Amino acid sequence: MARKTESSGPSVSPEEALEFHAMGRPGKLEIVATKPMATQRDLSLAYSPGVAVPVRAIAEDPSRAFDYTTRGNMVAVISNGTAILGLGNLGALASKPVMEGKSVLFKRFADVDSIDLEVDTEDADEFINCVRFLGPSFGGINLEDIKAPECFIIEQRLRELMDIPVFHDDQHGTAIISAAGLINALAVTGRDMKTTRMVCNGAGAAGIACIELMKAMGFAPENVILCDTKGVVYQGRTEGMNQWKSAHAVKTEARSLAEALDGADVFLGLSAKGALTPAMVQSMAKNPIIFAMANPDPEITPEEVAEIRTDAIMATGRSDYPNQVNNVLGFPYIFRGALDVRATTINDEMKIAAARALAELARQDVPDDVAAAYQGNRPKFGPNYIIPVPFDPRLISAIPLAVAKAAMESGVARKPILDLDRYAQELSARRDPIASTLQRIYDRVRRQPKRIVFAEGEEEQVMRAAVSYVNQKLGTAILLGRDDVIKDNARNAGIDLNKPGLEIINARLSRRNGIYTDYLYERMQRKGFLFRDCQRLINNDRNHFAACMVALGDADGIVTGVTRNYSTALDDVRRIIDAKPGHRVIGVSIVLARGRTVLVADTAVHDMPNAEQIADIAEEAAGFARRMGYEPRLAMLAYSTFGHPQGERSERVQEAVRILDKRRVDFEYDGEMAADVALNPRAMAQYPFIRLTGPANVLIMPAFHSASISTKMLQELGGSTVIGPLLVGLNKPVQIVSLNAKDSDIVNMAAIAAYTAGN
Ligand SMILES: NC(=O)C1=CN([C@@H]2O[C@H](COP(=O)(O)OP(=O)(O)OC[C@H]3O[C@@H](n4cnc5c(N)ncnc54)[C@H](OP(=O)(O)O)[C@@H]3O)[C@@H](O)[C@H]2O)C=CC1
Ligand SMILES: CC(=O)C(=O)O
Ligand SMILES: [Mg+2]
Repeated sequence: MARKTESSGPSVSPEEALEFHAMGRPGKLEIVATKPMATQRDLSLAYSPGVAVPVRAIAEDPSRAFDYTTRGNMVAVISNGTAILGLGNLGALASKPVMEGKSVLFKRFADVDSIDLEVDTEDADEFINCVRFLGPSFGGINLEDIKAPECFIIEQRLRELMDIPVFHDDQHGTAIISAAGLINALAVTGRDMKTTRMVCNGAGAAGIACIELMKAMGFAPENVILCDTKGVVYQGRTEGMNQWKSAHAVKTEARSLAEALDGADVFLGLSAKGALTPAMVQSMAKNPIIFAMANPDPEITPEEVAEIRTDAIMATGRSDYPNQVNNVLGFPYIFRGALDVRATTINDEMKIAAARALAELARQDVPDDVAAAYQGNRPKFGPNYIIPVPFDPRLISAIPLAVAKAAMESGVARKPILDLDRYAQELSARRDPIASTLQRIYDRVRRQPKRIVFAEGEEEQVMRAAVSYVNQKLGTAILLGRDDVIKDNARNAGIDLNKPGLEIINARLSRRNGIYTDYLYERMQRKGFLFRDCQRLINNDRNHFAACMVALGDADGIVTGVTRNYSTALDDVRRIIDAKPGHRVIGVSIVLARGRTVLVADTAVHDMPNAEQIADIAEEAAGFARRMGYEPRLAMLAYSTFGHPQGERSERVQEAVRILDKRRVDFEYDGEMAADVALNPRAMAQYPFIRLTGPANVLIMPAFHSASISTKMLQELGGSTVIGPLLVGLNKPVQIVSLNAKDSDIVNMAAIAAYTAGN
């Protein structure tokens, strides 16, 4: 049995976690209007008098609320904070970061809009009364981190009172995911559910729901032992009992978890950190299945298990180990499917369908574009891969589809879907491609870590970025700067630089200066530079020093730009680093707007390119798009479309298209065309001869000013996320950030530099 137990992802420091939550607008959510609110007319439509029309329509027919309001795509994540992860009862307010987190996961993974509501009461009746009247606002209610046994009463009562899905995620989400993982773990170890002996530690919301689902799937009740803080839940026990535990009490001599686990096949941990000891694991049956799902720290770590057993299948609730059994794999997709058919409830049929679809996904071959979500490793069904990872892009089509079908078949769908194939396509289109792209970049770099020079090492945001780079296991971060200044600045900012993998290099004191100076002089002596000019640049200018490090193999890539404007930084490094042979250096920006990703070029280098250069930019950008995982569809942009209106600038673009025709390039392109024709299928339909098979995903701009102006406007006014410009076509990886870059921007660029170092 394979035994990869090392942590497979990044761990984060407490400082990073706080900084992440505090940066920019505090918290993780904001509300964005979906309609224009600019003119008197907008106001009249959105508010009085126009708003009265949908009001009357909904009053007449409540189902119209799904047509005229957010209700159909809106879920409330509601908690009272009585069982926040495995941290215990820390109150409603303290639960807010988790609830905001669940809300953003709804959006990120399944495009479900969601809002967190923290209800400050531990009284079940008060809680029920607070939630029951919120029904008209939402398409579904996701209850979260409410402790047992109150959670059972609350959920059951709300399900009776409300006509929308009410789903306690810690119960059913967890049960569905662990059922999927367990179906596969049993298959891998050749076990039969009917004879498998299971011990579940934790008799709360998650534990009780899990064993109920397991028994419904085929586990024999007498083979399932439940434990809590008092030990085994046996028949006749009176201490710490309630009706939900009693329903699962068994006849047994075992009284402690250790006794219950002797010879057991499966451990389900839904309790607390450290509850499972190595000695207990030692006593389990051959090929034991250990799901240590307590968060944030599992009942036992994979490292501890690996020290004593080489035959265990190990899963945790965390994203930094293989086999993450966590309800994040369920709730976004389960609600997606339920909302899409306007289900009145989430019933057992829908839950079982979700569990089966999830289990099935892990058994399928992993196609190329999905392998990227697995740190570049193509996982194979087996001990280290019993369940897909949350970033698996297939989840968004497979799980909601299965849930929606089950809702229709079991008669709880108010709006059945007629064309399921089309629905599957619509689901895939909800994927956020850039997030997957960045994730893929990070995962690849983690497998092939790189040495990146952070040229402006004395700056606070650069130091933070370097620490984050190292913490995320992306490789070695080299901070260039004066040792004493870096350390002083770090101390003042409360940044701990004492980390393996983080180096400080002082250019002035480096023993490589002579070699770097010679190298620079060799390149610049016929371009007006004296030897002493080169010496000064190497000693005093960090971009020159950093570029020499990379050129001469002392580092793999550079990130710079926070202290110097873009073109100056680019000129600095271009003195030392050339274009790749046969390539042209260009800037590409990745624009993410409303779930759509578009690459824009050239956003950095060519001021007013001629036709030949525009064609080169197109080729370079298409190659980059492919390396990023997109099949390029290029629009050669202008202010005109196919000859109208005529003008010199458009003629250059037309000529560039003819040049690409002659070069017989192997990607889709067409133009010249205006941006709306490139991006809007209705505008594109006016030109039936167009050679693009769909809206463009790469926009080639006619000149630098239009590229730069449009991407910056999109970022500032359009609410788009813009990454870049990324430098493409250089012989060595260099990325230049903008003057106001945040530490997270700098780490992204460092990761991209490291990624391209391996490409
Ligand atoms: N991976 C995942 O997707 C999920 C993981 N979880 C994790 O499961 C755990 C429980 O959550 P939840 O059910 O919502 O919480 P609850 O408060 O409803 O239940 C907690 C249960 O754990 C028991 N327990 C606590 N500490 C121990 C211990 N040291 N030994 C034995 N039993 C113990 C309690 O015993 P008693 O009844 O005696 O008080 C109680 O039965 C948390 O760590 C949570 O993070 C939860 C949901 C999803
Ligand atoms: C994952 C989750 O919901 C929990 O640990 O509570
Ligand atoms: Mg939870």
